[in-house]
Amino acid sequence: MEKVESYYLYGGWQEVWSHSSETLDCSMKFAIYLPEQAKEKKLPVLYYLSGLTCTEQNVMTKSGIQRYASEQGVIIVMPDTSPRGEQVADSPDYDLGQGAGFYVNATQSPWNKHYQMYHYILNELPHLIENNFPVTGKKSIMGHSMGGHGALVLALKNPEKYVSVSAFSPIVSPSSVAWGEKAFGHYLGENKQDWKKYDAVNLILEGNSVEHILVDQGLADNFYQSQLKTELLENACKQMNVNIDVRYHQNYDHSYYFIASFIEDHVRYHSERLNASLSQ
Ligand SMILES: N[C@@H](CCC(=O)N[C@@H](CSC=O)C(=O)NCC(=O)O)C(=O)O
Repeated sequence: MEKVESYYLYGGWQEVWSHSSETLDCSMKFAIYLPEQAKEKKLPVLYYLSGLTCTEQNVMTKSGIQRYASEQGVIIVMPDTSPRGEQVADSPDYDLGQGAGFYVNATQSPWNKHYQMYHYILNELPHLIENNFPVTGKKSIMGHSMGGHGALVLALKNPEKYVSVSAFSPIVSPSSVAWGEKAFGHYLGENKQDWKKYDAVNLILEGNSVEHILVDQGLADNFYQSQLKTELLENACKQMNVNIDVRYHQNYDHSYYFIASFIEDHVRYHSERLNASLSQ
């Protein structure tokens, strides 16, 4: 591992690290914010999964998350959104290939050689974090858009691994919207049965559950009706008695201005649950 960026803010360190990923078979970067409290003791971790076109830089530079991580004493880990490099399959489209890993394990050539983001986020990255930083082992997960989809799927499939889950503007049912149909078709093949294990709405309807879900959705979001379809998640949760709070916000769009406006609530939401779980 090599530290490639380092900044001091709110009494803690914002760092970017580069490492060789066995799962993705390429060099990867992740950002990590270590609040002041991490100098004294081990802290819980909140993973933030970003959306289409993002790297680890978007949330790190645009959301203001560090201020609230510092207040709450939570370490934030911000991974990249896909494998990277000249040797890694890519597409000129913004919604396929590098920057658009969709947090699945690809089964189809040429994508399956590197695009194993589900395993990377679930296994390899947490091991790396736990072996190199002062963390407790308790972790939660959140994300935005494609990253909201990733966070919901990872938590619903592994409720024992994540204390809590939340999302901004998530793609709740990638199997039934254009972004997901395109990506899943390439990464997972044409058999739609194989898509279902990466579809949050489907997972809930099949009986997967978590204690609670928090979602924020802007009503001026250009992707809301076509790609996000938040109500499908609300309806599935209602049908299956899964606790969810979906907060709709007038005038807010899909951008990091929206995320910056409500990121404090999400950090607090996770911090309360992570700290309660530490005393159990
Ligand atoms: N015009 C955008 C299209 C892509 C986009 O909106 N990306 C979002 C996530 S969308 C779902 O996963 C994003 O987070 N963009 C990065 C940012 O810093 O705003 C574009 O080309 O970026």
